Order: sequence, then structure tokens, then C-alpha cells
Amino acid sequence: MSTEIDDLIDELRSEAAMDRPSVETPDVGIIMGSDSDLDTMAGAYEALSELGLDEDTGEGAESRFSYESYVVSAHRTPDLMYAYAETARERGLSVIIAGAGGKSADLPNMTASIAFPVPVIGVPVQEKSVDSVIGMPTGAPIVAVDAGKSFNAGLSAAQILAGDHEELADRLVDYHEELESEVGAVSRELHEQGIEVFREDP
Ligand SMILES: Nc1c(C(=O)O)ncn1[C@@H]1O[C@H](COP(=O)(O)O)[C@@H](O)[C@H]1O
Repeated sequence: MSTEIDDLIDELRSEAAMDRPSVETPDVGIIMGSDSDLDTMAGAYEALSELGLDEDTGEGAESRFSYESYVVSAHRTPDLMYAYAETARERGLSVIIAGAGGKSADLPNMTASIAFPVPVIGVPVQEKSVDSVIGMPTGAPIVAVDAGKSFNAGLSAAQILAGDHEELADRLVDYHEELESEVGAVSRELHEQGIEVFREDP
């Protein structure tokens, strides 16, 4: 195993042993099979940022709730995947968002099996990855979004956290109201301008 992977695994294991209070640890883990997935996975980070979560890059985060990000691959770095999933709960993660592409997108489902009972939200990076992400046997659950819908994965992660944190539930309600009023404004414009004018200058 490479030194880089060894070091990452050691860090994860020592963080797990620290037994830090939950205010000091990231709440959401965002992992992806390759950094080439970043454009697709950016939605998860956008949704979480919009809800006020900061990224914890190892130095702690200013906000009460935070997320972290790693590249982890079931196929290329199986030991790192194992260590990440196995230590997730002890490291304080409440939910993991895992994205992977290709026809053999195993990172989300393998992570879900190992990290259980920490819930995993799978993001198939491409349409062809959907079946391998969601196809889990009974007793080995994964939650998943449609191909590329990482923004929804971020919202779902926040929904899971909101069960224990009223503050986050309120932020989700505000987000939803904003979304509704945006659609309402578009609806009024379409109605009042008519289809032809609206299409020329939406
Ligand atoms: N599906 C997986 C896994 C895995 O499931 O373990 N590891 C990498 N990959 C995927 O391979 C694609 C190509 O990766 P590269 O661009 O690095 O060649 C990516 O979409 C990644 O998620």
C-alpha cells in the first residue's frame, strides 16, 4: 500500500479514537470515486453550503454543522474505503454522500454495507451507474438519488440531520419556501407575458 493511503488511513483511525464531541466533527462525509467526479458532485456541496454548512478541511469549521470531502475508491483504494466506512460513526459522521461513475459504481454500495448503520446516499455519476448504485440485496440498504442529482443528495443529507436539529429543519423550510416563491414568480411571468414573449426573454 502507498504511503499516502497509509497516512490517510492512520489519520482516520486516530480521529476515530479521539472521541471528540459532535460539535467538533464533520456531520456529512462527501466521498467520490475520482476527482473527475467533482463537477457532478459539486451539487452536494452547493446544497450543503446553501444551508449554512461549511467544509471542514481538517482544521475544524466555523459553522456548527459541517461536511468533509475525500476521493475514495472501492476498486482503486479498497483499504481506504474500508477504513473510511468503518470509522464513519466513531468519527462523528451522521450521513455519507457517496458518488461514483461507470458501469461498476461500487463505492456507494460497499460504503453503505460497511458504514451501516450510518446512512449512505448514493449518487450515480452517470446514467449507466444507476443499477450498480441502487442494486442492493434485502437487509443491506442504500438511499440513492437519480444520476447526477447530487444537489438532492445534499438536501437529503440535511434532512437526515434535521431529525435531531430543529435549526436545520427551519433552514430546510426556508429553502423550500424560497424555491416555491421562485417558481411562483416564473409562473406569474409566463402567465402575464404569454408563451411567445416569455420564450423570447425568459
Ligand atoms: N466507480 C468508481 C469507483 C468505485 O466504485 O470504487 N472508483 C472509481 N470509479 C469511477 O471511475 C470513473 C472514472 O474515473 P477516472 O476519471 O479517475 O478514470 C469515475 O466516475 C469514478 O467514480
